[in-house]
Amino acid sequence: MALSSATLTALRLPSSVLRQHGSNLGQAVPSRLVVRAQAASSIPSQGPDIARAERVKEFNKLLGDVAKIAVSTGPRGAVRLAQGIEAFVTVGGEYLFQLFTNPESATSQSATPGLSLTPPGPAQLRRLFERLGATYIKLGQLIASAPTLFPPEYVKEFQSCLDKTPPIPFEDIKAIVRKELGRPLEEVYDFVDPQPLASASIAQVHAARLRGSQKEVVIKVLKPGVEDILTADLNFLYVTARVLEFLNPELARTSLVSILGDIRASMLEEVDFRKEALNIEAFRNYVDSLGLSNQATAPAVYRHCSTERVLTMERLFGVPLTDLVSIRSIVPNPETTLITALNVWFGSLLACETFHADVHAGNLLVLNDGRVGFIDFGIVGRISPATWAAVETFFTSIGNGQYNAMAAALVQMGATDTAVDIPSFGRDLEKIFTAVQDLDTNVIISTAGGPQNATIAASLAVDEQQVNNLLLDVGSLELAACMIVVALTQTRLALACDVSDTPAVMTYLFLG
Ligand SMILES: Nc1ncnc2c1ncn2[C@@H]1O[C@H](COP(=O)(O)OP(=O)(O)OP(=O)(O)O)[C@@H](O)[C@H]1O
Repeated sequence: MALSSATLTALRLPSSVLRQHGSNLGQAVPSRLVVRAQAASSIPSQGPDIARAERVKEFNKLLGDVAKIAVSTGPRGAVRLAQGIEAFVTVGGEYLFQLFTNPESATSQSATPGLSLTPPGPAQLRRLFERLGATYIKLGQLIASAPTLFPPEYVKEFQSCLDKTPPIPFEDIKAIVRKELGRPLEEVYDFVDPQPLASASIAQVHAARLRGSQKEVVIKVLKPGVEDILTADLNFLYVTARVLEFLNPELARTSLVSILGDIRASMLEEVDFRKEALNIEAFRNYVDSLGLSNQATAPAVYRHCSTERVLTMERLFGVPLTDLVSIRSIVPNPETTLITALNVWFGSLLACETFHADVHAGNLLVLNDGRVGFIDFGIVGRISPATWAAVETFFTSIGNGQYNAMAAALVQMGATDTAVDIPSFGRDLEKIFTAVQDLDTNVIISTAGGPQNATIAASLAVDEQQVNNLLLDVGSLELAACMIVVALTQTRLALACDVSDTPAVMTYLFLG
């Protein structure tokens, strides 16, 4: 079975990945794939005084930024620290309690019981994440959605983070909705199910019926305190990365600070449902205007009962992409549905100003009528028109083998962070592409998780020896850089392209 080229492309979209790894390209191969090192050699070396002055300037900037972030975090930082300690103490206490009451469950089956203590396992970690709240539940979702990256017992345990975290009492939800809409619930809804449909990382979702039109809807309510948790956690992570990068400037090559900076900005946007409403509507327009509404959809938004913290939208009936058994009862060929989902999503990259950047399996539904339902447009990405123009040039250049044009397009996409010699970059690309053409691959569609809770994965297997040879052939070119270039080609090399790995891919994308 062959995946369509659009799917392959969708699985690993290049531009922002390139940007994230641009420095690697240059740093790894000064004389080949380019870039930073070449430019560095053209810069006259700085004297020690200038270098010291630069460090002092950087330090002052760091101090200023940390102070600003500390002020914006405010008392939330202290509260969050207390919550963190409480979570550790509680979950640690449960573990110790289990250890004393049922020592066998906490010790490994060694000859000397008690001496080799089994460390806290996936269940404890999952409970800790749930107690720590939104930021960590997001991390849990990443683990749950990436069976090729994490051990199966963790992937299985963290499945519940996809939409089953401890719920907020219905009375609290009612109070929030009443306050947000400025009128009693009964005036807006005929019925609201007190039992939540889902309690996820940032929101709790209740099924409801609209007064008057009798439309079946869901009410997505922002959980109280989520903004504070995200602000405090993400600020902390960002400051930590900034300090680490200052102490060890080599870390700048990992782009950690910019990745965390972008994650912080995107996740803080997620807590404003007015933005999510706009994103959903843009996606619906795209689907309608391209005549794709028989293949995919997103829920209609009911503006008159939606605010910053409450989103009322059409209820989509179907099963999440995590539930392979149920999917099979709806569509005969889940792989085709999966490919449709990826193609529609990929089309939105081209057609919409923003694109869904949180496409984990829990956010894709197979609807009862066989269409794909996209939900949760809180985290979106943007790709600038200039970058898209470069992507187009890039793909055209693959078709006609214009490696210099390809090199220029990569530079335009931000693969390099300074001027580079396009013809020599082009020659290096030609060499890699030629090697990639010779790889043998097999497409594998597989599932992970239990029968009730499986994730579909599409991957391409490659001959390891051939990949090794390819990597050796391109000298010291780093794996990431190689993956990126290869991903761009739509050719046959794929390294762990797993639909359930999409959050990782998206992470790169929405940073782009
Ligand atoms: N329009 C809808 N129709 C049916 N069910 C929905 C709809 N919107 C949300 N849900 C259900 O509620 C769950 C949580 O919704 P959503 O993913 O939007 O919340 P979230 O807190 O942003 O979640 P996440 O933790 O994935 O970021 C979904 O997984 C789905 O089960």
